[in-house]
Amino acid sequence: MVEEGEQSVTLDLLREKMVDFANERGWGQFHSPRNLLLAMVVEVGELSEIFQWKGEVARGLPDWKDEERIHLGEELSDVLLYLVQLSDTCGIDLGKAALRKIQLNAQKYPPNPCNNLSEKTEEEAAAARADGDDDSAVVAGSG
Ligand SMILES: Nc1ccn([C@H]2C[C@H](O)[C@@H](COP(=O)(O)OP(=O)(O)OP(=O)(O)O)O2)c(=O)n1
Repeated sequence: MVEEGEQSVTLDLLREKMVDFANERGWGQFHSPRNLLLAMVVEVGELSEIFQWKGEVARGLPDWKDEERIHLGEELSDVLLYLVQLSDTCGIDLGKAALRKIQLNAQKYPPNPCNNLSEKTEEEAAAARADGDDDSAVVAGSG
């Protein structure tokens, strides 16, 4: 038998666990799309609160304490778990929808082989920005 901690996490596993969680408590009746959307937005607010007033934080959060990281993981999970439930109650297969959207994004924003930031290190990217070679405007222009 696969132990809980060894299970690979899929959106479908999370969906099934949240269906069981709601059914065991008789909460399915309250989990309408609108209620789940509002609950998710509240959790996005709680997630935002963690970053509020901190200023910009470095990638990987190197200066954060363990308890801050744990709290962040909890709030990220709350958003994900409500999103999974919202998608389910709307009859949307979130995994399939997300894969399709990644394809659409790639068509809309074709890769530029001359300007592949993903192959640059953070330092090289920072140096390029300092030289005025900043392609963040391209990303910022997306809607
Ligand atoms: N009707 C509910 C209530 C809770 N949950 C689940 C989804 C979230 O993962 C978590 C949210 O629980 P809380 O509303 O207690 O929110 P927090 O865990 O953020 O607690 P708090 O707001 O006290 O920080 O529980 C759920 O699916 N359906």
